[in-house]
Amino acid sequence: MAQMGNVKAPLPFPVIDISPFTNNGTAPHRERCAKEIASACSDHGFFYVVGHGIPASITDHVLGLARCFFLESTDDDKVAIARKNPGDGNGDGARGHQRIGDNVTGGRRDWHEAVDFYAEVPDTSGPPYELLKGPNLWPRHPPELRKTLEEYVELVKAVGQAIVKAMGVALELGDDEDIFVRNTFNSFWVMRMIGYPGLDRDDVDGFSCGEHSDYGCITLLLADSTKGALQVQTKNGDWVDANPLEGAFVVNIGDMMERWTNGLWKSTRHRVVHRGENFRVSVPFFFEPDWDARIVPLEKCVERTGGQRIGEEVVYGEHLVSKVKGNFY
Ligand SMILES: N=C(N)NCCCC[C@H](N)C(=O)O
Ligand SMILES: O=C(O)CCC(=O)C(=O)O
Ligand SMILES: [Fe+2]
Repeated sequence: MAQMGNVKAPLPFPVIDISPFTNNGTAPHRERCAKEIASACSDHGFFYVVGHGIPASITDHVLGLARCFFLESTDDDKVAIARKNPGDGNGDGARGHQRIGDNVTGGRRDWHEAVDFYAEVPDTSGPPYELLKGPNLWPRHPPELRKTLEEYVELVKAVGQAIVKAMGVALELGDDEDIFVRNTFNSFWVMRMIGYPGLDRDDVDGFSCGEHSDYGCITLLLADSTKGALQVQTKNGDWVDANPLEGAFVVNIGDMMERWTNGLWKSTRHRVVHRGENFRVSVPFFFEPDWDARIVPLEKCVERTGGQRIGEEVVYGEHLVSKVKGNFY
């Protein structure tokens, strides 16, 4: 008889080895990988990525430093990098630290604290900066956090580039195969460090992060080993746990990829419900289009989805601003 202890819950999404695209693989390997991406994207909008080449020593260090920031910084350390309210004359509105309850999703407060970093846009006008301009606000504690995370951004960006390259191949776009690569050369990426204390036991309908879709191309989620926190909505409306897989990123599709593919690939809705005793840490990296990228449904995808366009052109920066404006209490 099978022992209960050996029974592993099956993973809800395919595990895809991206190394043919990060490491210049052979044509057959690239083709097989692209096929796997095509089915994962049309069936789920979520998949696990292995073979990305970022060593566990680095991802563990990133998570460890994020945890250390949340749990060991003083209040003053956090206030020093607090997100400034746009329009208060004090500058930058979206970067920096957000306390528990500052974030809102679907009109309700989320139960997490976070620090948001964005690609830096050269802006010589000085403070006050517009909502998404200005410099990042880096924690002073722990001291090596900034350097480690800046190095991590370069590595994870390269993985993002490899995945969107594979996505263009997966869609068999012909001349447009590099459309996603071309529109992410200057990716206006976002990286969040998120800290989740467990929800209160009696807060039965609370959310650590409410149901939403992500905004851009793809999200590469790095999370600690906590299970049962990230939940993903399936095509029939059920919610499944997207538990972490050691050494893998959980990757999902954002709104711009849905627009490009005319809904062939959906930006799948997900949420976080963390009821455990432990403090959960995650560091999603949002690999997004260029700030001024114009996203238009691709002709080939329109044909494959019945010929009807689901939407017109979107400028990514405008989509992002409209979302971010509604994200704070
Ligand atoms: N760039 C992204 N996806 N950031 C995380 C978004 C979390 C949900 C957000 N409060 C909302 O209501 O959309
Ligand atoms: O922490 C997680 O597992 C996911 C967070 C998330 O969905 C987001 O920040 O967009
Ligand atoms: Fe998300």
